[in-house]
Amino acid sequence: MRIGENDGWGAAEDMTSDVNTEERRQDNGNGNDNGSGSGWGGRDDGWGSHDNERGDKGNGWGGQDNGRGDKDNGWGGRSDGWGNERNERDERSAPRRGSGNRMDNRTREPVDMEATAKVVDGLMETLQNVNIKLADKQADVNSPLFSVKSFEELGLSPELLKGIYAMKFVKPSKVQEHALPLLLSDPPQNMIAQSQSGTGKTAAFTLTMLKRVDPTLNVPQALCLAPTRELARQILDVIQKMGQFTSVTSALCLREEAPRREPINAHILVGTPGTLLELERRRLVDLSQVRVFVLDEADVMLDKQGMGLQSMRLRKICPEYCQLLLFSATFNGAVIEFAHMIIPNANEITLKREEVSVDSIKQYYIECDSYHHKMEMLSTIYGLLTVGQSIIFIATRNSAEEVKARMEDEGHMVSLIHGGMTPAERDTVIDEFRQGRTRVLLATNVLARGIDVLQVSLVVNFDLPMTPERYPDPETYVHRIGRTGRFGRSGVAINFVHNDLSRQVLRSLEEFFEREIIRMPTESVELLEQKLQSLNRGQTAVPPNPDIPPL
Ligand SMILES: Nc1ncnc2c1ncn2[C@@H]1O[C@H](COP(=O)(O)OP(=O)(O)OP(=O)(O)O)[C@@H](O)[C@H]1O
Repeated sequence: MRIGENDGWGAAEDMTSDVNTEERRQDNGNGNDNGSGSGWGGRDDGWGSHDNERGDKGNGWGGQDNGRGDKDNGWGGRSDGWGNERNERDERSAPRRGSGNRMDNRTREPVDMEATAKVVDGLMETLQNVNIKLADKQADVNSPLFSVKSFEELGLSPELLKGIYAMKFVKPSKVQEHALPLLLSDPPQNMIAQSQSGTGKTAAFTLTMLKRVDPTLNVPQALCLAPTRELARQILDVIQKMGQFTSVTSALCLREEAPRREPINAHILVGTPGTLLELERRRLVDLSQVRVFVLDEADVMLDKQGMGLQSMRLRKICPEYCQLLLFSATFNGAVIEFAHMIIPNANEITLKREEVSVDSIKQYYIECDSYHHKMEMLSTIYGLLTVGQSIIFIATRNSAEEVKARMEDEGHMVSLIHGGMTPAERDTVIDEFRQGRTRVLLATNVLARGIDVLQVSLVVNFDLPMTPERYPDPETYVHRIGRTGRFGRSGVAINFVHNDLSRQVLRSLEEFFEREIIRMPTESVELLEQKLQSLNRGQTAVPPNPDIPPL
C-alpha cells in the first residue's frame, strides 16, 4: 500500500524491514523480522531490528502520482517482471556459460572505437578528479551549491559559525541559503525541503536543532529520525562537530547503544524510530519538551509500509507546537501529498524531476549477457573500483554474500555490509570504509541513502534497484548513485544490465530522470584495464581522509 491511500493510518504495524522482496522472503523464512512483541534485544521484538536496515520501496512508480500513467503503460506489467525474475534465478543456478558464447554476442554489435576511447577518457578523467574547486562551483548560478549569501548573513550564533568554519565550510549551498533563514526565524516554521544528494541538507537541519536547543534545560529538545543506524551515527557525528563550540549535548538512540535503565537526557536525540518508540515506552526518554522534529530521508520515513507508523507515533508523542522538518533528495507525488496532510502550511523547497539527479555524476551502463557475465565484468573492473573508493549495490543479502565470495576467490579484497549483520559488524565495516582502509564495499540498499564518504568516486549497480513489487525504483537509484559526486565532486555510476528486465528498468530510469545513461562497450573495459595498469604503476593508495587521524 502506498502513502496517501486511505487505509486507516494507524492500522496494525507492518514490521517489514528489508530492501526487497527477496531479502524479506529470506528473513520471513527465519522468522526474524515480523514479530511485534516488546522484549529488549530479542530478534523478534521489533526493537530496532526492523527499522534500521531497510531500504527504499513503494515509490509510486507506475502509480497515479508519478505522471507516468498506469502500471501497464510505463512498465509492461507485473507478469513480465515475474517471468524475468525467474529467468534471472534460473540463470544463476545454471552452469557457467563459456566466454566464447559471450564474445559471439558482442561481436555482433559494431563497435565504434572512437566513441569507446572517448568513454574511457571521460571516465578516467572523472575518477581521477574527485577533488574539486568548490569556489568555482559555488559561484555557478546553475549549481545547487550556489549561494549569494555568506553563513554570517544567515542569523547563526558565533559558536555555530565557529563550528561551521571548523568543518571547513566557506559558503552555504543553495538549500542551506534558502532553508536556513526560514528554519531559524521566529516563530518556528515547518519545512519540507528537497535538494539533490550531497548538497548539505544535514547541515541545514543540524544547525536548526543546535540553534533551537536551550542548553540550560536538561531534557531532550530536538529529535532526528533516520532510516538506518549508519545514517544515524553519521548525523550524530555532524551534530557533534558542528556543535563543538556550544554546550548542547546529543545522544544516539540505537538498539545496541541505548541504555537499558538510565534515562537519556541529552538535548538532541538521533536514532531509528523503533528504538526511540521503545525508549519512550520505557520512560527512558522524555519527548514532552521536543521543539524540533526532523525526519531525514523523509520519504522513506513516512512510508506506511515501513517506518511511517512509527514516525507518526513519535510525532504525536512530541508537543503539538514543535517545528517539523522533512528533508530528502526525493519526494514523489504521493509522499508530498501525505506530507501536506501531516504538515499543513509548511514552507517548501522542491525540485523538478529532471533536476533531481546530480549533473556531476556520469552515468554509464555495461551490457552483459548473463548473471555470470556480470560477475566476470565486476572482477574485470576491479582496477577501476580501486582508483578511488567504490560502493557496489546488490539486490539481496544472499547475492551480496555470493558476490563477495566470488570476488575473494579471484583474489580481490572487498568488504560487505547488509542488514543481516550484527550492529558491531556493520559499524566496523562502515568505519573502515570511511577511514579509507577498505576501498570496495558491497552493499544492499541498507547503504543507499545518506551515507557521505567523499572519496567514493564510483557506484556500481550490480543489480538495478527495484521495488518489492518488481517495478523500477527511481528514488533508490538516485540515492544510490548519489553516494558519489558529493558536494560538487565528480563521480561515476556504472549500471549492469543482463536481461530484458534489467534493460527495461534502465530505460525507465532514463525516461524518469530525462537523462541518458551512456553505454560503455565491453571493449572499453579492456582499454580501461590497460590504462589502469599504467596508472596503477604510478598511483598511491586512496588519499587519507583528513578528518580521521592515522591509526
Ligand atoms: N556549505 C558547505 N561547504 C562545504 N561542504 C559542505 C557544505 N555543506 C555540506 N558540506 C559537505 O557536503 C557533504 C554532503 O553533505 P550532506 O551529507 O549533508 O548531503 P545531503 O544533502 O544530506 O545528501 P544526501 O541526500 O545524500 O543525504 C558533506 O561532506 C558535508 O560535510
